[in-house]
Amino acid sequence: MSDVSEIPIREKNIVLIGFMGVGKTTVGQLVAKKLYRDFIDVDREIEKIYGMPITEIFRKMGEAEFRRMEKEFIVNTCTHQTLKIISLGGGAYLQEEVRKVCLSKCIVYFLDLSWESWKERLPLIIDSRPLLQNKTLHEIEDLFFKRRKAYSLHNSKITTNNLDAETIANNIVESIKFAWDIYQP
Ligand SMILES: Nc1ncnc2c1ncn2[C@@H]1O[C@H](COP(=O)(O)OP(=O)(O)OP(=O)(O)O)[C@@H](O)[C@H]1O
Ligand SMILES: O=C(O)C1=C[C@@H](O)[C@@H](O)[C@H](O)C1
Ligand SMILES: [Mg+2]
Repeated sequence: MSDVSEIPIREKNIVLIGFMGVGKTTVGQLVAKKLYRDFIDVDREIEKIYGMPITEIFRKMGEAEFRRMEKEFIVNTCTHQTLKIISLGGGAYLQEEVRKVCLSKCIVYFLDLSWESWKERLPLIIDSRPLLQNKTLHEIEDLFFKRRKAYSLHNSKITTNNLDAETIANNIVESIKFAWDIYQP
């Protein structure tokens, strides 16, 4: 496989980042369909590699092993593949190497959601996100705001409050087409 460091903007992977549950997986799938591209969900790929759900990976192998595999998978994918829509897991972008490879080889979209709106999502996701389990709401709020520093390193921010997934995906497609036209008419 070839290195893609000099990749034209229209061929770059599009990476979605943001806190757990903001909609990276849901929206990423829709963006991929709208742009006729393949979709890669990093969490799902890691689950396939280990043959078990993330909650079980965390329980049996520990978070450190999950983070090692997550980083390896993202670095490989971003370095050797193009034209993909890639949804990261919520914590992947906390690793410096992940940020570096995403920002140097891909176009990074940060899906932002207010804390007030996010709280309503908690019941939908708590069973499948080990890091939310055994935490008070106050501890989750701390994590939510601490992680914003890493997410602030992006190419474009999409505010998602009160928008359905279809509308958010349309906003990303419109934004990316605008960028393509400006940088590579
Ligand atoms: N725009 C939206 N409006 C309402 N609910 C949404 C929206 N986007 C996603 N959801 C719902 O929120 C939950 C979490 O969505 P999703 O799994 O896409 O989040 P994620 O960002 O990929 O999370 P993670 O970082 O843990 O992978 C799902 O139940 C999904 O149906
Ligand atoms: O935000 C996180 O640290 C995580 C988010 C999920 O997507 C999974 O990657 C896992 O549950 C950890
Ligand atoms: Mg996801």
